[in-house]
Amino acid sequence: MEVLKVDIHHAGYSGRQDAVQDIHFTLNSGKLVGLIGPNGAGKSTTIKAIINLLPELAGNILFMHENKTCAYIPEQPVLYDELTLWEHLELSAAAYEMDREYFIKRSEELLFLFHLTDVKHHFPGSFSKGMQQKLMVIIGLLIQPDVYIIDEPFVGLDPRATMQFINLLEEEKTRGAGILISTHQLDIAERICDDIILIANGKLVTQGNLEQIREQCRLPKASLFDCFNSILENA
Ligand SMILES: Nc1ncnc2c1ncn2[C@@H]1O[C@H](COP(=O)(O)OP(=O)(O)OP(=O)(O)O)[C@@H](O)[C@H]1O
Repeated sequence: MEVLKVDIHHAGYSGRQDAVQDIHFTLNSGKLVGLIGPNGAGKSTTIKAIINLLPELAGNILFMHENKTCAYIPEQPVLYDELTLWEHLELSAAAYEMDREYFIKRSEELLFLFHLTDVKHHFPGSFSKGMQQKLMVIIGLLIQPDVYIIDEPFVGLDPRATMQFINLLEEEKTRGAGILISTHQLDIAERICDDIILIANGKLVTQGNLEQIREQCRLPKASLFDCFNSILENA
């Protein structure tokens, strides 16, 4: 079942309206799609276009069903200095009208899994970058939305937190969430993505599952890393 349909003719910034062009894809329930591409390719711009954060957008972004929830986990943590970790979670729970008992159960579980229980009443301003990133991830996972849009989530996460996050994303897929993730971690993308979208120079270069991308490169057993470099060399 389609949960998100992206049809971007062009999108960008004032003075740079066409930072990305002709990006068309759909995201299905229970699927994880990876957005990959070199630095400056247009991954974050595509994500910002989807969540309506850009001054310039020609095209259509369609969340397929009314009342569906969406969580955006940005590349840079966005946190309030005057709220503790726990108060951040309470704020999100209130915004999404979560059941109080379920909120407490899910929050405690997530804090335990990400090793943040001991600092739940601390202010995130005193956290390391990785701890702040974990808090952003927890806020997204807390509300269990229908659609996740996640910009470069693995940078700053330690291997243990990365593994927990991957496991929780698998659970969310099984629950039926559609997940879009931009990342440079091609080894992780290869492991977790059902489909991959490669963007270069603001344009969609290829999309498909790893098998299809390997076929396109004529590299039958290659890693996503090797396919990525091969496609970009020949583009
Ligand atoms: N605020 C902005 N104003 C003008 N141009 C911008 C702005 N942000 C990004 N761009 C331009 O848009 C293009 C795409 O940038 P974007 O941040 O989407 O790339 P990316 O694929 O996410 O890169 P990275 O992997 O380095 O994060 C680049 O040419 C960049 O210079």
